[in-house]
Amino acid sequence: MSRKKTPKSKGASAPPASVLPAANGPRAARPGTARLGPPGPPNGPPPPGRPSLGGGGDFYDVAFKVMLVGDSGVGKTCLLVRFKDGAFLAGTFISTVGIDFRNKVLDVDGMKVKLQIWDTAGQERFRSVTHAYYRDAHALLLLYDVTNKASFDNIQAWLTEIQEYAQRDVVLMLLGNKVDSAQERVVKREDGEKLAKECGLPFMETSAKLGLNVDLAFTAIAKELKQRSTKSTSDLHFQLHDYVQREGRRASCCRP
Ligand SMILES: Nc1nc2c(ncn2[C@@H]2O[C@H](COP(=O)(O)OP(=O)(O)OP(=O)(O)O)[C@@H](O)[C@H]2O)c(=O)[nH]1
Ligand SMILES: [Mg+2]
Repeated sequence: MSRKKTPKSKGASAPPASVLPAANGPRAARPGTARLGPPGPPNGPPPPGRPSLGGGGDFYDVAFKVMLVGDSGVGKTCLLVRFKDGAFLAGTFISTVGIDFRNKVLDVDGMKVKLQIWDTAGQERFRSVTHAYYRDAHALLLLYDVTNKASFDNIQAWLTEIQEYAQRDVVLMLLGNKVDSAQERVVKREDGEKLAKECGLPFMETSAKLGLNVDLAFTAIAKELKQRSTKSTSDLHFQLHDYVQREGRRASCCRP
């Protein structure tokens, strides 16, 4: 976590144009054209171990790093773009190369919480790049694709990796994405809930395409991190579970 207040400047919260995708533009302009590990270019993500959450001129009270992880194609980049820009990247799937990031400042109960969200490549060949960034993450969103059983089966392997590389107290949430694809669904909601319960994780189903539960997932993380930074009670994890269960929406189109 870091704390900082810098003067608000118009449009300053947006990353440089060179790393911004056109909201509905061609897929070639999407984020994820990342650097193959540290050190990155001046506008790219800072190398691990040298956080630069103060960059960009955002106005905020407290800042955290959130990482998106999961198999290639589960929808990490789309989830981030939906959250950041409110758009869906339809069309040809362009896999993220290495790692990329976006910032977004949320108002959490009157406090400006800046999330620096790292979008990792799910492909195996970039795994060593991703490993280097785990240790700086305050929270991880672990995704699988409800239309892809293998991505669900691989969650255990991702958890092992997280255990090995992430901080012990990292905030972790499991997300089953693409629930809009009801016809193609192969992982039932109950299966996701069961796995999450076994692992003690908060769980939600999402759709980057429809925007279902996307803001909620990031808001829940921001609330948890903010609470942890301002309080020292031990039952905060339970509160995150409660919040997610209470607020999570089920789309009528998306029932298994
Ligand atoms: N139907 C549907 N398709 C989605 C959703 N989210 C992502 N997709 C599609 O799934 C494909 C992969 O999405 P990405 O966000 O690029 O996947 P990723 O997890 O970032 O993949 P890597 O960068 O390779 O790790 C794209 O074709 C998206 O359009 C969703 O919520 N619903
Ligand atoms: Mg991606």
